[in-house]
Amino acid sequence: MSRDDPAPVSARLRTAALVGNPNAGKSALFNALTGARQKIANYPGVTVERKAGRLLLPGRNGTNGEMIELIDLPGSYSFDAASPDEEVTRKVVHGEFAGEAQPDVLIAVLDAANLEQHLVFVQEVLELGRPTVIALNMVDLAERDGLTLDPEALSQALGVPVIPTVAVRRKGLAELIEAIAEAETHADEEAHSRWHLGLPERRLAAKHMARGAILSQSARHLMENGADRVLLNPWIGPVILFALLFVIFQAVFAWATPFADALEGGVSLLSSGVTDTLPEGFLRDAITEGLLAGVGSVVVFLPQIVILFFFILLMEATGYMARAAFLMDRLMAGVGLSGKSFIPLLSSFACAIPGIMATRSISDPKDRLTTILIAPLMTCSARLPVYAVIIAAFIPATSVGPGIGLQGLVLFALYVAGIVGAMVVALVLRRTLAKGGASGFIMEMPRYQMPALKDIAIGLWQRAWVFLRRAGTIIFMATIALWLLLSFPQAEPGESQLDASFAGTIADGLHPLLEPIGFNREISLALIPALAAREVAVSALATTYAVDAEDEDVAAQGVTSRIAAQWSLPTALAFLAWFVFAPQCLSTIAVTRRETNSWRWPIFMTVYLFVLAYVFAGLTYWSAVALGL
Ligand SMILES: Nc1nc2c(ncn2[C@@H]2O[C@H](COP(=O)(O)OP(=O)(O)OP(=O)(O)O)[C@@H](O)[C@H]2O)c(=O)[nH]1
Ligand SMILES: [Mg+2]
Repeated sequence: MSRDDPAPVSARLRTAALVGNPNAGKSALFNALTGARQKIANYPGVTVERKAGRLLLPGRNGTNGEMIELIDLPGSYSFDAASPDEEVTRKVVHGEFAGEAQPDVLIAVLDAANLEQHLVFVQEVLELGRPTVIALNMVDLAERDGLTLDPEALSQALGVPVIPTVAVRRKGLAELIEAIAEAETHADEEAHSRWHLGLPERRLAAKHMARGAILSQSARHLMENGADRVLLNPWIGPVILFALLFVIFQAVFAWATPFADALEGGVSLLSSGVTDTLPEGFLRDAITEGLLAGVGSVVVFLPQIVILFFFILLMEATGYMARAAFLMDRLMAGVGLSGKSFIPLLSSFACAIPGIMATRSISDPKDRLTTILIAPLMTCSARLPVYAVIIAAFIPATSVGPGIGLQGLVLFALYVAGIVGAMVVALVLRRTLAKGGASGFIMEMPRYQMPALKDIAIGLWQRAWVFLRRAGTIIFMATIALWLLLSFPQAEPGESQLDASFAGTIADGLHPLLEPIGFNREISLALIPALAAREVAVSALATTYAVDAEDEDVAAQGVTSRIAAQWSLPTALAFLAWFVFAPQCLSTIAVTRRETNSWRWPIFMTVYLFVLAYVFAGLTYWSAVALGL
């Protein structure tokens, strides 16, 4: 029913209004009480104007009582707040809403699972000194969280009736209606005069009242609450997240070394085995230079990939990842994105392809487009071998502080560079091509959980398998193709094989374009097959050096020592900067085409990323040269 229905001639209907924080369940209660279909949803700000319906109060001795008008108001955190929907609430409750009398009864709705937070605004409501009833809603969620509340104690503390309810299960409704019917007889202006506090005092009072209302809480709830208080703290939370990521990148280098060394030893043992058993010729070279030197140089990074994913899976399984998303939401809003972009961007650390596909959950089209366009800036696992090989070649494995290795620090900085780049690009896009404001986002925190080792093991195995399959297919094929181009035509005696080959000719064509940013001929060449997959940059360099090596000894040195010996530090740094930005991945471009349904955006993405890569590699190179590195 709407409030436009003719009211009985006798008088206007008396009114009761539902007030409370956003998402407390006011509309759900309104619907349950009036049978109306008010829109409800699990995020704040759903109700943005007043809605009215009718409610029949019980009379004395079971007779039909009075019909009243029930008003559902927008959620609000304070009467001082300024947003237009909160303004509606403030005016209605104060009786300043044009053409409307002040409500006779206020029904303050509280979320029992977030009692402390909701008790702040309730104090403001009680200060009004109006007849008030409190619906302690969502007691089911509080119980799920291991919390048993004492409505009586709360009622004592607040001086008004407190009725436990579960709006969505229609529990406690009869009691609530009863209390509404009797509210005016309880009205006691004296009792409310003690509430005249500032916000800090209200917060403190809310904390005490919330504590006092807890009958029992499971040890688990106590622990989780404490953990959240620290981990989600706006100041401490980000510091912990940052420190955690820092430790992870340290571990990627520190823990992987023995395994990587063992793998590398295995590859070179295989290589010398093949050299000893097979006769000199095409097949032997294809295996040693293409397969073992090339693909092998990528496979040795398996331990680092496994360690990185071990931590990611651990953060997901324990429930920490959702908290990280919550912390990031603020940062995302700062650049005009919502926290909904966080999960797609997070998946992009594994690979941009599932990340871009995950943007389907973002309803706002411009939000989604921006997220797609910046996803390739998240450091995908394919970049890890590229970063790692350069870091191993140029950054000494020294420590710059207790437990802080320089190599891990550089790796961390590269990941941060990608994130910062993405945030800046998002900021620019949201002000130009994909204009729009940030939308709010509330997510349920999953419970903390002890990770199941088996799940983590399965997850790790899947990750390792994806990596090895790439090595066996796309990386293998791109490397062998490059090896063929490098091996033919055969060099005349005295001529370098690289100079003589088709590949050398191609490299000479591209090199002038890349020379200004410090790239040598080998890099220019490696960038082409690396479009198939970023790791191919490593295998391509390894194969190029292996083919070009004058003798077996040099060939056996491995790509890291060849890079260390032949590149300057500015070149190496420029190469790293290039890979932070460059869209060296055809599959990402293809999936962007599919998800945006046009060529416009994938072309835009490719161009802007190449431009950024070129500019930043150049800036890095020239600054490094200027600094005399
Ligand atoms: N489990 C549970 N869920 C509830 C209960 N009451 C409401 N909800 C759910 O909580 C969410 C928010 O409810 P709403 O009624 O939209 O909240 P509101 O207070 O009207 O929110 P705004 O209009 O944004 O101020 C919805 O998903 C409801 O289904 C309850 O007692 N128990
Ligand atoms: Mg509502």
